[in-house]
Amino acid sequence: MLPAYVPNSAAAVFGGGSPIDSGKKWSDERRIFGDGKTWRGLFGGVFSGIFVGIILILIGNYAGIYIHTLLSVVLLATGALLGDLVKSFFKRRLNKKRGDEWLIADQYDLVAGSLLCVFIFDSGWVFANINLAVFLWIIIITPLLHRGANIIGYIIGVKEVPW
Ligand SMILES: CC(C)=CCC/C(C)=C/CC/C(C)=C/CC/C(C)=C/COC[C@@H](COP(=O)(O)O)OC/C=C(\C)CC/C=C(\C)CC/C=C(\C)CCC=C(C)C
Ligand SMILES: Nc1ccn([C@@H]2O[C@H](COP(=O)(O)OP(=O)(O)OP(=O)(O)O)[C@@H](O)[C@H]2O)c(=O)n1
Ligand SMILES: [Mg+2]
Repeated sequence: MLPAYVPNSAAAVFGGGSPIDSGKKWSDERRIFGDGKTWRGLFGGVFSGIFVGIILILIGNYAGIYIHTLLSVVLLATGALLGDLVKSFFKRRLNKKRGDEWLIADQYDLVAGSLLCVFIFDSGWVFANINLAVFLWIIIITPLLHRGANIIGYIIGVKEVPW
């Protein structure tokens, strides 16, 4: 899951500048995504996830462990941040402000986005690598890692809130 975990963290590091929605509002007069979703965060995040994924492929080739392909890495990294973007869209519709906590959605947006994205475009990869046990592990450890990463992100100053 590293190619899906790294993009969100990297987006917090590289983010800033022009928002993806260009400041535009939805029909409810609230922002489409909000200022927390920027082009720099999106591209910086996706490229960081792909970069880490390529390192995983190289290590795997060396160790004889073949899990990721360039396609799986690209889909996981892109899907993670698209999931994050879709979540922010619904957060704004629910009148939650940028950075407000939305339990469950904040933790699982990247899991849903990344796994859905590989499932749609490379379902063979999902069937070969994600069995029930792996899936349950992802569900259990993701919120714990997510909170840990966010606390670290808050301490080093790249997140405004520790969630
Ligand atoms: C390439 C660059 C610039 C950054 C990558 C940094 C990096 C090494 C990331 C590690 C990725 C990882 C294993 C993350 C774990 C889990 C996870 C689900 C992360 C999702 O994103 C969290 C992110 C923002 O989330 P949000 O968009 O939903 O709000 O958090 C931002 C945090 C940072 C940018 C700080 C960087 C984080 C680390 C160096 C810490 C990595 C943390 C762990 C491995 C977990 C520690 C866990 C416990 C329980 C102590
Ligand atoms: N596509 C993205 C995703 C994240 N970020 C950066 O990473 C930070 C943390 O991301 P996240 O917690 O997902 O955003 P929030 O600010 O909490 O916004 P929202 O309420 O919409 O989730 C954002 O504030 C923003 O600086 C970004 O620039 N572009
Ligand atoms: Mg947030």
